Amino acid sequence: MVLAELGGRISRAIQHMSNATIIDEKVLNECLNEITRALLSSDVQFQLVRDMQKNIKAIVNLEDLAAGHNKRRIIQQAIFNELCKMLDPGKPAFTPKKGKPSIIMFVGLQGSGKTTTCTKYAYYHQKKGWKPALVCADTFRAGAFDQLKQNATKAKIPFYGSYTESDPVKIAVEGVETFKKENCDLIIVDTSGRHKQEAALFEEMRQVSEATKPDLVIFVMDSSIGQAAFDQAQAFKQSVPVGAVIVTKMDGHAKGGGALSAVAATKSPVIFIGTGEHMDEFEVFDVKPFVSRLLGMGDWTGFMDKIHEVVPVDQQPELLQKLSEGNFTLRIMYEQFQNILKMGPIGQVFSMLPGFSAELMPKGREKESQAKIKRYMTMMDSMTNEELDSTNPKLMNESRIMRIARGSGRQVREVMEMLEEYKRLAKIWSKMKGLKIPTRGDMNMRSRNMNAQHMSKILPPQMLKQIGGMGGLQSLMKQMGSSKDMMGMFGGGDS
Ligand SMILES: Nc1nc2c(ncn2[C@@H]2O[C@H](COP(=O)(O)OP(=O)(O)OP(=O)(O)O)[C@@H](O)[C@H]2O)c(=O)[nH]1
Repeated sequence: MVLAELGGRISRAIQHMSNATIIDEKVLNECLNEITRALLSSDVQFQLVRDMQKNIKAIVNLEDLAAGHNKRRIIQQAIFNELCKMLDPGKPAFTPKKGKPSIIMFVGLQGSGKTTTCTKYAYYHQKKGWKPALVCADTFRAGAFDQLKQNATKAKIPFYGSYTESDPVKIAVEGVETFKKENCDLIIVDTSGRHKQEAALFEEMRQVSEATKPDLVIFVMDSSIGQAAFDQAQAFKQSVPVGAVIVTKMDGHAKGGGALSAVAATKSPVIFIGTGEHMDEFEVFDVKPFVSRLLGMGDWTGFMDKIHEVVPVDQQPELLQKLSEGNFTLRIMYEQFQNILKMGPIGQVFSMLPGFSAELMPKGREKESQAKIKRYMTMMDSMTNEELDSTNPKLMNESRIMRIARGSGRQVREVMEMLEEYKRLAKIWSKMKGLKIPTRGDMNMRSRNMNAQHMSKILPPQMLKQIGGMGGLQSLMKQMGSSKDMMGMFGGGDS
């Protein structure tokens, strides 16, 4: 994901600045200019970037920096806050309530991924116990109804549409009425795609909206539209009351900065992002963890949620225990590979950890990555229990490597490559040693209000020391306002 590049550039700019012996206005400006360039080349709207730069300069107190303490943290925090501000319009989107019918209308440009996203949105809620239904009010694109029907059938979601009726308003109203009678609690209306210039289609969208009175209008935007995002999002907002944004194709080569512009243009939050063509490649969008990840600070909260979601329940405590001991063995890697192959999205899990990025499973190259994982697993099948459970890197000597290669019918070079991958992952996990893995209970506690005492129990000792012990932690938490941010901020532990 190109957003990761943006994050990398920002982190490097901050790192570069904090390496300077004296931080004066010139050094700070250089850092901010580099960040500005990074944001602009990621397609964030110029005005937004300029405002951000101005705000950071107003917030960051050069005298604090000159004192030399926590330079990196002060700047990183200011940038973190500004990026969050850009992505947070200040009011949450309408949240539908289970059991009570809500009408959600989807709008967006042609090919933005609207129809796919409607199904993903329905499927996501269905898995959580909702009763969603899909209405195809796109009579403009031939084949739109078939596409929706196909997606809906695959996901076992009821749908409504017509091959013969050409009035989208009529279909939308009939569909909504039908599903209300069937006690569906999430009635999703897919509308025709359009280009900005198409006044007639905009008018149609307005009429569908007036007739169905949606509780929420979601604007679906392709993340690759770049600088055009602001104007397009604004054009939609002027025609219908857009209340939320979903950004699609975040897995591709898009620069992604357009998402920030869309939020600014519609004054509505991004609620989900699409990360692939498949039904479950769809993630809830949460501003702070997202920005945390963007700045390479890791997203511990998201990581834990994902672990709970994708690792089988009976394996969770054991896995978490082993990870917190810093003992990342080949067997753990093997078990995680099994989970990847079974459930797919653990690549997302790893991408939430600092250092992991998407190296193991680059998006868009899943097939290749899956084949690689299967290859690694075949080689591991030729290993002994001692080898799989060992934490001694010296154990894997030449003769063992040759035996594994022979046994699995692979080349020595490939076994070495697999062991390198293992070493890379083990090295990252060794940094996490001592981290008290938060349990579900802790997570709930966190969302209420975790205090410094709880926090200090979760952090690895050396990280706590870096912050300045309990005193440092308390003042840091006060500065940051909320403990939820802390979880995201400390994921990285590299400050
Ligand atoms: N890689 C990737 N592809 C996506 C994503 N979302 C949608 N697509 C693909 O984008 C293409 C267009 O998606 P559609 O859902 O047909 O787009 P649409 O906006 O409904 O199109 P119209 O009905 O013409 O307006 C399809 O090939 C989808 O599979 C995503 O998050 N990632």
